[in-house]
Amino acid sequence: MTTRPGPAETVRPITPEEVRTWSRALNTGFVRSPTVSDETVDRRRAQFDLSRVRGAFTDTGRAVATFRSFAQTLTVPGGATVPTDAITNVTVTPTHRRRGLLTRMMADDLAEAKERGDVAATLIAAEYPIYGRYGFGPATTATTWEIDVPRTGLGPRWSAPEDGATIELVDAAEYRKEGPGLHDRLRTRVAGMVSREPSWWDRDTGLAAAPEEPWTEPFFALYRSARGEVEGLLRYRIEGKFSDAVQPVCTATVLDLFGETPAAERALWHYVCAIDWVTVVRSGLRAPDDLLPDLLPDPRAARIVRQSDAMWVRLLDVAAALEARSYGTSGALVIEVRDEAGLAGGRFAWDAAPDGATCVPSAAAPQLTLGVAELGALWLGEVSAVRLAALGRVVEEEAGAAAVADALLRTSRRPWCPDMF
Ligand SMILES: CC(=O)SCCNC(=O)CCNC(=O)[C@H](O)C(C)(C)COP(=O)(O)OP(=O)(O)OC[C@H]1O[C@@H](n2cnc3c(N)ncnc32)[C@H](O)[C@@H]1OP(=O)(O)O
Repeated sequence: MTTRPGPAETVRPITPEEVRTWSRALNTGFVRSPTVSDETVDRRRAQFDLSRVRGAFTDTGRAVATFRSFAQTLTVPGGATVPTDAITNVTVTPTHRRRGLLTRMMADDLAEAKERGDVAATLIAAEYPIYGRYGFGPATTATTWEIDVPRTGLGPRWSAPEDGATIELVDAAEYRKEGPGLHDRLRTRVAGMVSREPSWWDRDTGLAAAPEEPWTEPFFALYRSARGEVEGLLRYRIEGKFSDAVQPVCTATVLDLFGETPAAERALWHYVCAIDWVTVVRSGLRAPDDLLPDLLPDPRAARIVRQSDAMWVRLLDVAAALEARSYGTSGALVIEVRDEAGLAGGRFAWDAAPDGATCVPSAAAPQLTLGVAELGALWLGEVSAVRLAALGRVVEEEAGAAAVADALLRTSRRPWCPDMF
């Protein structure tokens, strides 16, 4: 990462008085109307950790760049969670772009995250080419299916799970009460899922509505097992429409669908496909190996309408990252990790087994050389080291080293990050 001589603007954490100009700059960068309500300003002052909200300011005090990070935990294969630095709200006003402002804000934030002991930084990239230069690699993929409901082969008379479980429509308050607990139980079992701040649930349930972003109530449903325990949740919208032939042709868009058990997950998909008038279901952001489309009697009724990189990871502590996750087999490699920013690189002896792993600095000859961004992409099991070697992004110093890395890193399910944070 190179830091060019900066422009005249100062880059620093913001003060409470600067939340309004910062928010106007944020809207400008995201090409939204700059208008910010008093409610939004007050809420941000109360909720944000302002020491982690950065801006670039002109000499008249106007914000022309924004950047925010917050504390997050990320689940790695095996179910351990590690502290991560979640980065969001990154913008530079069009009049000040390509002068190094993002580079300066990123360098400050990553240095502080490293100092704090965060194992990695995470973000959702607006555009693919932005973040690789800062050591981020795409670590999860999100797939969206569109289901042609009449073709699924699902029983049209289905109205409830067969095993005594129930699905109940609830109001926002009940969803707000039950959602975080269920999400915490699930996300600590699924690699790639991240913690959600309470404000996330407030926003989704209308408690944080602002005049510039009016909230309309979606549908909320809870799945309860036959024992009465909440084991699944669903949040969806329906766009109601009738065709010229006076047939209902409504699209249900799934905003959240979480099942703590496969039975809950399957039942919630069945439920949303069985709503009268709904002819199309859009799945929202799923892992590429989601139970969809194969839970449908005719999987061809679901087609992929969107598939792309989702969460990007920037490792800050290679040893802690590789020691935190689990491994299905045993193996050892000396890896050379290149990191231009000098935050996480080095040569490591990595020795992994199903009962634990060690990763320590080493002076031995490396068997595999790779950039910190590539290791970030490999870490959660999303991509193949052999494939990255074929792409020229990982260098095998010893024949077969990439296959050893693959055998260690492979997971039975792909990582999944459903959140656009
Ligand atoms: C996690 C999130 O919040 S994702 C949201 C990201 N924000 C947006 O997409 C909003 C619209 N875009 C912007 O606000 C800005 O263009 C930003 C924030 C993406 C980039 O800010 P800038 O200050 O212009 O970036 P900066 O000058 O530090 O650029 C550093 C390098 O990245 C490159 N770069 C920056 N943005 C992009 C891009 N969108 N596409 C390709 N390259 C880019 C620059 O060309 C530069 O390369 P160089 O050093 O080889 O010349």
